[in-house]
Amino acid sequence: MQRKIIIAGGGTGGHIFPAIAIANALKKIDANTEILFVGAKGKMEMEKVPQAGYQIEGLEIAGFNRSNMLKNLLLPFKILKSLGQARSIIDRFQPHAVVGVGGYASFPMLRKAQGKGIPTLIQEQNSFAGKTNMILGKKAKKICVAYDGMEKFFPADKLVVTGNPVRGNITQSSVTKEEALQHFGLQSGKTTVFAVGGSLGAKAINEALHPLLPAFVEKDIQLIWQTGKPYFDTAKAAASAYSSHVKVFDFINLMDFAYKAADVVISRAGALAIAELCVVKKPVIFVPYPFAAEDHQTFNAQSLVMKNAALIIKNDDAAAQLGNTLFSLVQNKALLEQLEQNIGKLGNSNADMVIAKQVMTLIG
Ligand SMILES: CC(=O)N[C@H]1[C@@H](OP(=O)(O)OP(=O)(O)OC[C@H]2O[C@@H](n3ccc(=O)[nH]c3=O)[C@H](O)[C@@H]2O)O[C@H](CO)[C@@H](O)[C@@H]1O
Repeated sequence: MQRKIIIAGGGTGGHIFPAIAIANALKKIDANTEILFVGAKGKMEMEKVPQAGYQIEGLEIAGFNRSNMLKNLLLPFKILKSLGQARSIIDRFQPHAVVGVGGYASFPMLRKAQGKGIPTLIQEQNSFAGKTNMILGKKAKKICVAYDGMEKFFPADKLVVTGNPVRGNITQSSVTKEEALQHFGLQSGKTTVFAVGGSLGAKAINEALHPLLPAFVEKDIQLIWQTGKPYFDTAKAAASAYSSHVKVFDFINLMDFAYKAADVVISRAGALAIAELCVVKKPVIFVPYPFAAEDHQTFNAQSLVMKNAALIIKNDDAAAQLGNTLFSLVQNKALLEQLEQNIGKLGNSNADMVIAKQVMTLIG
């Protein structure tokens, strides 16, 4: 039997890349499986999913806009329209199961699938569940989670603790450090820092790094600086005088190369960033995004800090503390080794396959 599966959701890399990891694992189990992604028009998934070799359809759905209330007037119509679109996608594609990874498109797709009696599975990346996932969880068959204690949000009998699915090109990367450095136009044998602000970039990390650029050159330390789109032009202009040591990108497609090149990482504490850093075993300074729901990034980062597996700087302290913390860490071999060893113990490389098997079980 050819299995047909819809994977719905997106909005940020933290939803899209686990979705792609699950799709790849489903294909590994049975190459004949047909997979259709459903995302939200205009969002990052509409570009990243086709790049990964999968088909995607976009729904006309948006989230609640907190900064422009007028934009919310159309929201009820958009939700209704997207529910209609979801119904016609299901009628046309006839999926055997629908997987929700969170983000705008998850809700209409899973809601409609559940209404039609099609089995659904939710993959919740965070230690705090979003509201839509909690609603959808009531009728989902399985809920795959990465943290303990999720019965606060979901029916306990549906929970499976699988960990977050990390993409195979990160778990099975074969690139060498030299190749990775060369790819970024950097030199071997020099300490290299990779700064990454989650899939959208991080203002606080960018603003803290900006005045430190001369220090990178003085100390002969190289920097791969992922800025996100909004800060890219500013960063590019600022780095032009330091281009021997500082390489600026709005988004990194080859994350395995960036991780491999790095001796130290500065990162937001999104759930997937953490799962990946544990797999690639890199010493990291987290600067959690403080406005994520229930401040879950701080909670995520703290769980590693408590195990001496990472350092943390608060968002508001980044400008004042990032330079000192970073430059003293790169000189402290003992601490680097301790962080590397401890974070490495937390890595989980096969969550993608475990989740894919759960999806296949739903279909039978
Ligand atoms: C601001 C916010 O609300 N962020 C949330 C969002 O974050 P965000 O999308 O930033 O999340 P994560 O750190 O979890 O994942 C980022 C993903 O994008 C990839 N990547 C990132 C940068 C880049 O240049 N290239 C690239 O490929 C990473 O390898 C990773 O796979 O979803 C996560 C998972 O639900 C949540 O934990 C975060 O709190």
